[in-house]
Amino acid sequence: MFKVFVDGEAGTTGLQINERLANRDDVELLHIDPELRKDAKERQRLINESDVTFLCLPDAASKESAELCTNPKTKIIDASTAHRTNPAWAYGLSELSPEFRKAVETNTRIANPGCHASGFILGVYPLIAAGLLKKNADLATYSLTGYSGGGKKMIADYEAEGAQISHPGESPRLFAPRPYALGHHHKHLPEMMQVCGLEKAPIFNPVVGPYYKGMAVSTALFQSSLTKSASAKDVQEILAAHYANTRFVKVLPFEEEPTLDAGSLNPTECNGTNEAHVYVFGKDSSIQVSVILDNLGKGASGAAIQNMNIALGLDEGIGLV
Ligand SMILES: NC(=O)C1=CN([C@@H]2O[C@H](COP(=O)(O)OP(=O)(O)OC[C@H]3O[C@@H](n4cnc5c(N)ncnc54)[C@H](OP(=O)(O)O)[C@@H]3O)[C@@H](O)[C@H]2O)C=CC1
Ligand SMILES: CC(=O)N[C@@H](CCC(=O)OP(=O)(O)O)C(=O)O
Repeated sequence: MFKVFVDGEAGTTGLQINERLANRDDVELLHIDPELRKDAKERQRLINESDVTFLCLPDAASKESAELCTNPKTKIIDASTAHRTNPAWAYGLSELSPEFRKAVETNTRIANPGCHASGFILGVYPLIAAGLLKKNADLATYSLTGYSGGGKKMIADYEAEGAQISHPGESPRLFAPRPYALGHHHKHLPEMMQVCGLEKAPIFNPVVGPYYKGMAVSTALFQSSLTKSASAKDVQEILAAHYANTRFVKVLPFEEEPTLDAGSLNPTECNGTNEAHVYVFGKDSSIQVSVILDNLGKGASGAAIQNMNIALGLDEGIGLV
């Protein structure tokens, strides 16, 4: 029986991890008294009693919690941005390569990837690894996400009465999808660049929409960013070969005239699963890679559980669909 503590169990990500683990008979969940959830001493006790602690906290609190751990056997899986580019921590996207997987298997410190970053990296990393995409590529990426990505505060904002309802002649603040991070320094850019080995940050436009969860991360690949001329079909073949033996990353067949449901990409098609679907679109010299995932699944709690399973030497898919 593995003892598991979720630091931040009342938050959006923490709640989901707890829910996913509640029915497992190989896991004993350690719960904190809600009154003491910000008490460093009590958190320290539970962290050091656990085999695995998930940190589902703001960055500063995650750093503090990681420092409270003195038990050399406790494995920490951090859902926040705090340790994702720290070389002492494994980056928990094991599908990228055997080296990434090994790091999750062996390291007691695992950083769970950001949701937008997961979509971007899953599409871009294999193309760099294959030598097709230049490390100094000029990339432009937009990512459509549901509002749960913004945590409790954004969820409350979107779910406030009337916030999403539109009447003729009125424009409620949150009715239409909204591009954000317009200062071009989104918190996921450092991990996107470091993990892929990119020399330049992509121009990254996240867009939050008036729906709960699900995301589509789309990157434009210009021929000038490639080491040799390639078609969208060539790119699809590289990605399909890269992820052929993975459980949760599915590369869809290339279609010149995509026959998508309702004629468009559905950011919610992976909702409730730990899957990521990778699509490649394009005509003549234009190429677009789009990755769909549940921002609360493969983008957060699903990936966190998958990383725990791998780190404990279990089947990576236990408790996940
Ligand atoms: N939502 C998402 O899609 C994703 C979020 N993440 C990351 O996971 C982490 C948690 O995010 P999310 O679940 O959305 O956030 P929420 O805002 O939903 O929850 C955060 C929780 O942490 C608690 N908390 C805050 N400060 C402290 C502290 N000092 N000590 C102990 N507990 C504290 C909060 O308690 P209280 O409410 O009482 O303040 C709250 O319960 C963040 O780093 C976020 O960036 C990662 C992937 C996806
Ligand atoms: C809609 C929204 O605000 N989304 C968040 C990303 C949520 C997430 O996954 O980021 P972390 O894992 O790094 O917390 C954002 O863009 O900042």
